[in-house]
Amino acid sequence: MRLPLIERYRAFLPVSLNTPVVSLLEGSTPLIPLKGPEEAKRRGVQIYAKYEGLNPTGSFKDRGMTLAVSKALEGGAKAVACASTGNTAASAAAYAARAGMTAIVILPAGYVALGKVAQSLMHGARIVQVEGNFDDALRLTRELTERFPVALVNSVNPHRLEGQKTLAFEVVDELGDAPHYHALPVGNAGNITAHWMGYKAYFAAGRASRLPRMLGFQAAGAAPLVLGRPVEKPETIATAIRIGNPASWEGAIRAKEESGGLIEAVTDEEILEAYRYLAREEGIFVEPASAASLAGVWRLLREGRLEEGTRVVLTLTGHGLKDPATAEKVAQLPPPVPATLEAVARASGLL
Ligand SMILES: Cc1ncc(COP(=O)(O)O)c(/C=C/C(=O)C(=O)O)c1O
Repeated sequence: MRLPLIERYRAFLPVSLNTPVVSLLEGSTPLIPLKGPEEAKRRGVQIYAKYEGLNPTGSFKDRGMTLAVSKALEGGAKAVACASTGNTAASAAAYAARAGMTAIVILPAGYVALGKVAQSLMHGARIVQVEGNFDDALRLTRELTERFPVALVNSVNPHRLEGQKTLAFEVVDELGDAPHYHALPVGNAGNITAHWMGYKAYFAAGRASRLPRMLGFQAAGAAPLVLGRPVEKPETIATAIRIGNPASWEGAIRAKEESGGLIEAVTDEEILEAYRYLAREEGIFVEPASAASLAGVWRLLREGRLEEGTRVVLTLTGHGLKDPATAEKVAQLPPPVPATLEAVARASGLL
């Protein structure tokens, strides 16, 4: 029987018996051993994919949202608000609906993938599209929640990171220890901060014998943590991480430095190569931002920068169905054929 995430890890979370548990049975996602790529097999590196696209709203955001919305409800809030590149909005809208609360989502107009907008619309969120980017949206959301009685549920809310750290717990529970490396995409940097919190908490509790090196990857056109300064106009096909000034900047740097890891940039081309590989060779459909984790690990393998015989976990952060437009760009739909066996056999490549 699947447990609500809060029940599964209650001992490690800031909840009490007074905390209502708002849940869609999130978490407990599959940790899928990859077959490749070739470069990994040659070096005896086993890569595992933590498929967060199989959470209730299709991204890792549900881990943080179950806790943030439960705590907001405990605090008497009637409404929650967030700025979002799409997945935080979709998750806030779903959990607010679950809790009977109002969700207000502030989105950068024109830069949110279709699937995520559909979710926010259907869950009944109040959607505000601002003429600006995510960073403008986050600034306005902070001002809104300071001025009005609405709970902020972006990852600046510590409850979000507390919920998201459970991914590290699940990895250790499943592998029997922490991996040598853990790779993930980095946008607003809440997730890399939360992963590191989780590994340190489990290590301190004696549940893991080691800590992984954290490998964060940003899109080359939206890589403030790599450049060391905010990016005024972030640009990338991976719209989920099209963020120029991460709210958890310090947390990301701490995760990198304390773990002896790194934060590097990958190009949109490298992201799309990994995006196609995961779907076509491994059967795992993710949205482009998620593929940045494999793109980065693939480059480290090619450069011989990962130790032989190690275990690497990738956090594949969102399901590919979130962004159907990019899928259609990458894999063109062939035109219709006449309804005859001859035409179908030819179009199938059998004739
Ligand atoms: C699929 C996917 N992959 C990676 C990230 C980056 O995580 P953070 O580094 O913790 O920001 C996001 C983030 C999305 C939002 O920030 C939002 O939805 O507003 C994402 O949706």
